[in-house]
Amino acid sequence: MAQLLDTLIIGAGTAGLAALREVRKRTNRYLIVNEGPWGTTCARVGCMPSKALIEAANAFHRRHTFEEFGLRGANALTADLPAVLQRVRALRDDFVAGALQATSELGSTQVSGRATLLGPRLVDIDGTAYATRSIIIATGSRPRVPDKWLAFGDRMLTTDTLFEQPSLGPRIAVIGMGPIGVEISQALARLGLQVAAFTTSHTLAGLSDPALNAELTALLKQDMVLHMGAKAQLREVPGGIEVASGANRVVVDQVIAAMGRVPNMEHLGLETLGVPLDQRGLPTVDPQTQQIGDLPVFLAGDANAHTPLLHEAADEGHIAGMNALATTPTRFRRRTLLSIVFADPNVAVVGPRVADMDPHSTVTGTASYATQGRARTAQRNHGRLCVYADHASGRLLGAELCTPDGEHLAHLLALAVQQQLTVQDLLGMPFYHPTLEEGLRTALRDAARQLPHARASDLAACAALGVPALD
Ligand SMILES: Cc1cc2nc3c(=O)[nH]c(=O)nc-3n(C[C@H](O)[C@H](O)[C@H](O)COP(=O)(O)OP(=O)(O)OC[C@H]3O[C@@H](n4cnc5c(N)ncnc54)[C@H](O)[C@@H]3O)c2cc1C
Ligand SMILES: NC(=O)c1ccc[n+]([C@@H]2O[C@H](COP(=O)([O-])OP(=O)(O)OC[C@H]3O[C@@H](n4cnc5c(N)ncnc54)[C@H](O)[C@@H]3O)[C@@H](O)[C@H]2O)c1
Repeated sequence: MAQLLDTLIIGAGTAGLAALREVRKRTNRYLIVNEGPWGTTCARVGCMPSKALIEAANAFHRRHTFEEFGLRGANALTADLPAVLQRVRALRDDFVAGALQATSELGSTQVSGRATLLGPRLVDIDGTAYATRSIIIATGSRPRVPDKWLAFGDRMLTTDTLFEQPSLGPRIAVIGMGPIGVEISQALARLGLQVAAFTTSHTLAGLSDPALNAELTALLKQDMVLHMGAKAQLREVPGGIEVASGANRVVVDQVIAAMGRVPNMEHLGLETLGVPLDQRGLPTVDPQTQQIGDLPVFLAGDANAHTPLLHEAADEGHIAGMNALATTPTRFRRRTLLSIVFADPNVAVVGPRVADMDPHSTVTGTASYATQGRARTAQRNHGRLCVYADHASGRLLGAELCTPDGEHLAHLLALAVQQQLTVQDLLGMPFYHPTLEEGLRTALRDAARQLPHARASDLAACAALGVPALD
């Protein structure tokens, strides 16, 4: 058995590397182990290649507005799919190289291999046992694909394999319309593929506001065939794979499974920790400390299935890295929830979902972007923004939106929610003209009209100067 370690990090993704940064500040008696390729899910097969694909798709899609702008010749443009995918891989390689720098000079403190827990202070890596004072588990997640669908071989794609394809289609089915399904199906449709999308859910991209869902559904149907509310079934037929969902049938060349992601937990030996595991095989993890019970074991990132987003994985890695080496774990207040889906228009949820708010004490302010001035000048006038405020205090509780440049509006709204600002506070801020932010002001004014004690004017009232002649 090797020397006693202070901590052993399992998984070199975003969460594991964030933990590593904290650990290296505190000790050199650590080990980081990773199974499979290094370079992080985000850079290799996640956030970055998907966004590179989306940018190409939306650049090409803009040609549909050219005639309206008075710009001629758009019909001559074509999408060279192999070249588009080649660019995605080239950019991806750059991002992966960046991620690899984090571990490039670690020497013997980094190993490749599969880690399995033998107990709360003992880890096996491919036959070698390591004793350690603490363990950080950051093993990430992988795409969920029903076992029997694997029989379709290389025609059954996930985001792990999609970006490696030399070309695609022409007929594609996307199963599942959460964030991944919505982003990928719209991008591929806009690049000229025939896309049919299926989802058991009645909501899209994580939205819970029914009005917004209806608008996003209608917008996505302009790009693709979309069937919602029934399970997709696959079978081999002459000429391709038939996807059936309720009464709907379509035959395609390839299927992309975007049906959610499963935490990488099997074979990890969590049962050796002696704590209860839920149906998914996951222990309870404290989101303020990332600790499992009172064990010296911490679980961070997608692996704990709390909030599988990049910035949350990074935060959880930092928390786990600090706490794994502390005598008493520090409890951290977590940031306001923020999720952005890079559809066009962007989709975002800020704070708790409206479906989880009390309808009796919540006021909704809304604004359509169909008529919004700046959006009209850009031929991007689609979507809607909803803000939710507490009726009694006027405090902004959250927002759901589907608007042009919604990624930026969502950050502004997250800032306001985290700072506990009221609708009136926000209306006291400057709104430049003409901007997409003016749509946010419209939604805030709509909310203000429904609040008790709303002022007649947006301008903040001046505090008294204490000079009778001037006050
Ligand atoms: C297509 C796609 C698009 C996305 N887009 C966005 C986005 O736009 N914005 C956003 O916020 N999030 C996005 N995400 C989510 C984001 O990528 C993840 O939340 C984040 O990458 C999770 O990081 P992680 O460190 O938990 O896991 P990972 O980066 O997956 O790292 C886990 C590592 O652990 C290794 N491992 C597993 N088991 C073992 C073991 N037993 N022993 C040793 N090593 C092991 C794995 O091989 C892997 O290298 C996207 C995800 C996908 C798939
Ligand atoms: N932009 C972003 O922030 C971003 C982008 C991509 C992924 N992510 C993260 O990755 C996670 C996983 O995303 P996801 O979209 O794969 O999962 P998801 O769980 O959000 O959505 C999966 C969808 O698949 C549907 N589904 C499941 N089985 C089905 C079947 N047999 N037939 C038809 N539909 C079926 C479900 O109804 C669900 O709507 C997200 O929770 C998110 O945190 C974030």
